[in-house]
Amino acid sequence: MRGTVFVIGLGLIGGSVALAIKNTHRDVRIYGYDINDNSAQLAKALGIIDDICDSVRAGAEEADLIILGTPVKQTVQLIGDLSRYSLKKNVIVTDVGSTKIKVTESAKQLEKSGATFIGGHPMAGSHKSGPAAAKAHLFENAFYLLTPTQQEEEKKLAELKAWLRGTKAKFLTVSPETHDKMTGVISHFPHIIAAGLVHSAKRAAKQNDLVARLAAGGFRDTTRIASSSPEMWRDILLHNKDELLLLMDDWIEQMAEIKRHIQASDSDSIFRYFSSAKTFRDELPVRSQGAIPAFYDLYVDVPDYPGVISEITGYLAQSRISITNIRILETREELYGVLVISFQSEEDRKAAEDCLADHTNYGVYIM
Ligand SMILES: NC(=O)C1=CN([C@@H]2O[C@H](COP(=O)(O)OP(=O)(O)OC[C@H]3O[C@@H](n4cnc5c(N)ncnc54)[C@H](O)[C@@H]3O)[C@@H](O)[C@H]2O)C=CC1
Ligand SMILES: O=C(O)C(=O)Cc1ccc(O)cc1
Repeated sequence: MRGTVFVIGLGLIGGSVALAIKNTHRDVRIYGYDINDNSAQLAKALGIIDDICDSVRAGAEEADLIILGTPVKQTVQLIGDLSRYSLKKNVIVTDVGSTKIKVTESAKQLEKSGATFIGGHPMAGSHKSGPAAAKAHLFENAFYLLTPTQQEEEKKLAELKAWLRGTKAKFLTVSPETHDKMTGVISHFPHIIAAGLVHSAKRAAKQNDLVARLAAGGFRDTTRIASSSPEMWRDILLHNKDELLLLMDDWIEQMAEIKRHIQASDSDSIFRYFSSAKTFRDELPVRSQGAIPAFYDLYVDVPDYPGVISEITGYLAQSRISITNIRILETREELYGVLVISFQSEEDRKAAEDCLADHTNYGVYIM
């Protein structure tokens, strides 16, 4: 591809898309703008962008592709700004936001300027934010939803996919309505429930300080997404309000039903509640990335002596296996501890399992 790319909002997602574009289109210049000057400077220092633009207008009017990497509320405001500038006639404008109805509605303002807006949502990420967390391969094998709203955009859609080829994501085209409905149930709503579970534990912890210590293992993993950015999720919830209210009604009904079964000690119905959830969940694809990324965790039983972590990471480093996270489960405080090591992919986890089996006699297992 030829031309100039302008990324507005140089955080985790905007930065990762910029890196993926740079990897495939080496001659293209990528300019960036971020309201937080430190983030813009860091993005340049990390090679995410070639140069910083002083204003949105300066970058937007020169660009062939504009990527809005901002939180959804700001994305809507920025689209309003873009509609007042003299954009290039053939420019494609896209975003990375987690909601699509309100964003694509606001993008109608861009039509009169001749720009083509195609909404986008790379469905992978993490609870981290900022340019330092950006990675070129963040979206590999993840779904990347695109929401063109007009038939005649076919050529432009192909062009956008060509720009984004380096993400190695799987592109799917859906309507903004379908997008918000699907992501409502599999991504937005789980964030509400995860926060709700944490609130329950917080209340219980006030009564008994053992609760927080016991929550270190499975509970912490189950509620990982409750550590995501509160600002980002507030804005996502407000954008997808109607769908989320429906899902909440459904949830309340479901809770009332299981409550009735427990009250009646109806063991068959309680069994069926878990069993049908298990059947559906066990059939979900495990290898492809969904909206909430799979964990590739390896559990290692290790003796509790100083230096054990560096011993293990040393073996993995020798075998050139990258880890994304490492922590000790704090539920066992005797002679042995459990080290949980997270990897980027199933391949890395398998390689680590083999590597540790070769070098140590520690118990290694996958949950
Ligand atoms: N975090 C995640 O896992 C995922 C997030 N998304 C979506 O991606 C978007 C960005 O999220 P992240 O990259 O995670 O957030 P982030 O906080 O890492 O990055 C957002 C960046 O936008 C900048 N920004 C905010 N307002 C701005 C403005 N008016 N002008 C210029 N820059 C501005 C911030 O300073 C920040 O650097 C959001 O719309 C979110 O819904 C989509 C997929 C996954
Ligand atoms: O951290 C997680 O597990 C996520 O949920 C990542 C995520 C956040 C927002 C999205 O729109 C898509 C994926």
